[in-house]
Amino acid sequence: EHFHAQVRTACQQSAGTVGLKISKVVVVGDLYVGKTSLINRFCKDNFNRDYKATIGVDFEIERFEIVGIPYNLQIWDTAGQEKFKCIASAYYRGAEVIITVFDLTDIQTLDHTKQWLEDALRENEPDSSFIFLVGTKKDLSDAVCERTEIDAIRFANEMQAEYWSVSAKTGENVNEFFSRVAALAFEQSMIKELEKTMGHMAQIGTGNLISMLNFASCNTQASPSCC
Ligand SMILES: Nc1nc2c(ncn2[C@@H]2O[C@H](COP(=O)(O)OP(=O)(O)OP(=O)(O)O)[C@@H](O)[C@H]2O)c(=O)[nH]1
Repeated sequence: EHFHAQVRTACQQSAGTVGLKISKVVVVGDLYVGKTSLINRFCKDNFNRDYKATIGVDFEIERFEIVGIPYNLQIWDTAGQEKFKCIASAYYRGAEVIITVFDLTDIQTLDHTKQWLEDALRENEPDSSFIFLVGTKKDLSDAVCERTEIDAIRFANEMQAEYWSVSAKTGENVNEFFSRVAALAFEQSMIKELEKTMGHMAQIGTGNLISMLNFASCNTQASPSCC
């Protein structure tokens, strides 16, 4: 309890110092894989069966409260169409989280995730972004080849990414997925801020800091407060 309270106070002081913390999340992947639908299910709790291509980029802000600290995710939805790629890639820089999306019913879109990820990583400092690999359209399970998921998990391991399968149509796993994204991004941003602003805590070492924050985030659900 005392330990948790100390971490909480340190985090609040740190958050107070830097003001409201915002993490940048970039969502990439082929056209039609369901990037916009995934974001809309999470931020607006709706689903549209009609396809409307994203032109360039779009973004949503989602507010969270973690260990009593207001925290925002800025979620960038990029266009999958080739002709918009150069516009979209201008927004990759500074991504704390990269979400690489493929369609579980179309293995080709999984093959293309490697390139999407390489393009996004190239614009960011090495090891500065969390990577997620997300298979969409889980509700169409009859059309999902078992091999696709096996390949996806293997690829995620290779890329040190976390793998999730979701359905924007039914909402399955969507809130759970974004809560995980928020918790990891928050933890990362707090570690950075604590390292910067609290010199004395650096003495206990980053490893200890990570376990303390793991403790904090395990004990507190990252819950979206509004859209
Ligand atoms: N059945 C099902 N259909 C989905 C799901 N997610 C998206 N779709 C459909 O897939 C199509 C493409 O979805 P979008 O979200 O527009 O795809 P996108 O990746 O944003 O496409 P671009 O903007 O062109 O890059 C739409 O017709 C959606 O209704 C899902 O979970 N299940």
